[in-house]
Amino acid sequence: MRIGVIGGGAWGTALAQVAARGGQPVTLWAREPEVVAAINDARENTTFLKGAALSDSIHATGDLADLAYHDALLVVAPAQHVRAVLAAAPVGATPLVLCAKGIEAGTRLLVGEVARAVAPSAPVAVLSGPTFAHEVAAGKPTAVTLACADPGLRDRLAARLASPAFRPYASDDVVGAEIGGAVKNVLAIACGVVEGAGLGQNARAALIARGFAEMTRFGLARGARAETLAGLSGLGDLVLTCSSTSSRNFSLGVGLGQGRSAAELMADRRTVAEGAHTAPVLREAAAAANVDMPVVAAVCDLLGGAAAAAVVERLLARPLRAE
Ligand SMILES: NC(=O)c1ccc[n+]([C@@H]2O[C@H](COP(=O)([O-])OP(=O)(O)OC[C@H]3O[C@@H](n4cnc5c(N)ncnc54)[C@H](O)[C@@H]3O)[C@@H](O)[C@H]2O)c1
Ligand SMILES: O=P(O)(O)OC[C@H](O)CO
Repeated sequence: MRIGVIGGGAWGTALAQVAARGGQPVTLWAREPEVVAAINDARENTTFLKGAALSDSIHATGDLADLAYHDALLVVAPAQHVRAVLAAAPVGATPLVLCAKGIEAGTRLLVGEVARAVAPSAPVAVLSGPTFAHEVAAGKPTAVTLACADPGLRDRLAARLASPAFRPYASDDVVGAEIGGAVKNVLAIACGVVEGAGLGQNARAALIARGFAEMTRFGLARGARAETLAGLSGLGDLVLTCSSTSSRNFSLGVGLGQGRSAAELMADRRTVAEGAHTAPVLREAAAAANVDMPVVAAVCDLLGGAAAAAVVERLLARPLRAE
């Protein structure tokens, strides 16, 4: 299976390294000429994944046309850019493995729904789970959900990407795998706020559990299965991202909790904190589905400039209710 990767950020680069195992050729499209040059000349993505030595069998390109005639394309552009990049790529009926975590602003579509709109002939799969790119690139043990409605395609992709350190678990719940990854980014911002404001470990654990309840309510309303949300792509990723400053979303929340503004924290950054883009559209989607998501609403308020103390006070003052 000849693999192409769309997106030369940290995760696209780490996944190219996974796919290049054993010297298999991989084409990696990156938007930035300096990323293409650094990978081809120095075998390192010094912009987005500094310190990871990359396989000689990864060929980086700045030309999307070079992704033609591949057997599967891993789509690893940030969620808000997937539509534009896919529209310009030679997709046709090539299977797409969606690896971005988010919901498209304006349309409220999951990335898989965007892919189906742009490339209706392409079968889709979703790869998602607790996966810090730098750990995957370093060959540390990692497990992911690989969801696809077609079991034959899913098994071929799993066999192609699996290694002793990278273990895909099969699912047919594409929507569930996507919702976990999109929602956990927003909840990670909330957990970062708890850290930044010094609210303690009890509060963080409470947020993870109550955030997971929100993820589950929203997921079930959108047709996801509860066991998918409780798996690697949901709860697994939620726990990872809510626990570490390696997470860009968690780190953004830490800054907000310390009283800095979202605008200041997001200015000039080249890396993506997907939760900041997903939060407002998730709040809209939850309202449209009549799903209560108070933690997500609180994150929206914080991103909009509300003071952390006031937002926390409002959350805690909600009427008591059954768990
Ligand atoms: N980094 C991780 O550990 C990790 C792990 C799993 C999933 N993801 C997901 O992968 C996706 C990509 O994140 P990343 O961490 O690789 O990115 P990154 O933060 O390392 O890099 C930013 C990326 O955004 C791209 N970009 C910026 N503006 C763009 C535009 N106008 N059009 C197209 N692309 C543009 C850049 O080219 C670059 O590839 C996100 O949805 C993220 O949630 C990341
Ligand atoms: O750095 P984050 O917050 O985008 O998280 C990266 C991955 O999604 C973790 O699974």
